[in-house]
Amino acid sequence: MNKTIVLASNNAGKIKEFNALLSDMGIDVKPQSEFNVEEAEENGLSFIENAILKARNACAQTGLPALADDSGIEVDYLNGAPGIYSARFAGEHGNNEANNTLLLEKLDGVAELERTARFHCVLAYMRHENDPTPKVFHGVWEGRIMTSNEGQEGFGYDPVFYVPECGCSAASLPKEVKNQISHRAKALKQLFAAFQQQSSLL
Ligand SMILES: O=P(O)(O)OP(=O)(O)OP(=O)(O)OC[C@H]1O[C@@H](n2cnc3c(O)ncnc32)[C@H](O)[C@@H]1O
Ligand SMILES: [Mg+2]
Repeated sequence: MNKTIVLASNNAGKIKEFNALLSDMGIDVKPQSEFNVEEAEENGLSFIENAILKARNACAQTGLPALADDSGIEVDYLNGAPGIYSARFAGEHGNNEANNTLLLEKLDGVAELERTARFHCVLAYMRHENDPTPKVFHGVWEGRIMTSNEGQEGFGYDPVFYVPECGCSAASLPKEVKNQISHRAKALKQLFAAFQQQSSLL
């Protein structure tokens, strides 16, 4: 595959994970910052709508196919919050430390069994701005919210997300491990399978 795909994200943590995963698949992706793409307004009401808005915006501004990721964490005790508002849970967009502190505060004293949560990653791939059939893939990673921050790897909510299959926080996992089992890894595996089945997508 030698066609360039624009990665419609400005999140450095996501971009690193995409680069690791997609280069393994032989796909050449370039972040939208390389094309000076102006950020899309994320005013959808679901991960799916926001992912499509971001992909369409990047296609429109570059004339290239684009892949967008809209993701976040759903906490059962908070009736699904922060959900699609994960990046700005504590007010300021992308303030991971404040988001994690607020989440720990909101779950203060809540028993382990009630701390269940999951990461969602929705990927939208569009061949061009007017693509009538965006390809959408969804990966989920089940876990629960820790009682304090743990670990230095990853980004975002990783220090407060306990991964039962590993017995530690997502931020304690080596990146190669997170990139095998995460919500993003699961969605990307689906994308890759679709590319293999349908070469006209690229
Ligand atoms: O929209 P782009 O430019 O891609 O960047 P963003 O940070 O605004 O991304 P989202 O709108 O998709 O918001 C997702 C938020 O969910 C969190 N998140 C998503 N995936 C995560 C992961 O793998 N580990 C930890 N936190 C994650 C993180 O805080 C993100 O800021
Ligand atoms: Mg965003």
